Amino acid sequence: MNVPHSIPVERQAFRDAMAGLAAAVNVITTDGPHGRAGFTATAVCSVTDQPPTLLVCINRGASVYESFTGNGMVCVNTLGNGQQALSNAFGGKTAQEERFATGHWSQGVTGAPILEGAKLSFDCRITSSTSVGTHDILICEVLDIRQQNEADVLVYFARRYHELAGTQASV
Ligand SMILES: NC(=O)C1=CN([C@@H]2O[C@H](COP(=O)(O)OP(=O)(O)OC[C@H]3O[C@@H](n4cnc5c(N)ncnc54)[C@H](O)[C@@H]3O)[C@@H](O)[C@H]2O)C=CC1
Ligand SMILES: Cc1cc2nc3c(=O)[nH]c(=O)nc-3n(C[C@H](O)[C@H](O)[C@H](O)COP(=O)(O)O)c2cc1C
Repeated sequence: MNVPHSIPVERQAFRDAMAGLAAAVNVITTDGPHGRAGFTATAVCSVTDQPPTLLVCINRGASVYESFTGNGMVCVNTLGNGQQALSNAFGGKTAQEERFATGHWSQGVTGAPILEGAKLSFDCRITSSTSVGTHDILICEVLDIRQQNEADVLVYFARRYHELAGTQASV
């Protein structure tokens, strides 16, 4: 059987294509012996509901990388309307103190910062990780969930933020 030659996909072509996927915007936080830290991530996905598990992709070159892998605990805070400033602050190049000053925080079972007013917060333990290219895929077991069913949703699509009305069935 003839297999057509594949043409290598350039990095920019991949990014341009990925800009066509809509994604929820999340501020991922951690705290513990390796310090409090947080970053913005759209590369977050449900893996399985038994046990309830998310994945989070983190660039190994990010300044926050050692804090996350060292602490082994994360909170995935999904943003709602009006929280673009948080996404920008946690999106890189700013000091951690400056990032956390843009929000109000509490702590749950893992000790990772929970964002007051987030649409959803998943308090998680990192159970394993896999390196792929520049990133690590963190496998995160969900230990607790906080949610505001009526809150609106912030979506990142075509390199900018969009707002969606967010009513959903309760779980
Ligand atoms: N998965 C990631 O690491 C992501 C990183 N970013 C960061 O935010 C910056 C701004 O992003 P955009 O305004 O969307 O413009 P962009 O043109 O840099 O990226 C377009 C899309 O490509 C994907 N992407 C970007 N950088 C990536 C990376 N290093 N690894 C895997 N996928 C990646 C994302 O889906 C992103 O929305 C990026 O340059 C990047 O530094 C943004 C989204 C995802
Ligand atoms: C909208 C948006 C989505 C992002 N998604 C991811 C992601 O899924 N994974 C990731 O490693 N970095 C992502 N980033 C980049 C990180 O937030 C950024 O690299 C991180 O804050 C670390 O930056 P620092 O090295 O300056 O601390 C995203 C940035 C933005 C603005």
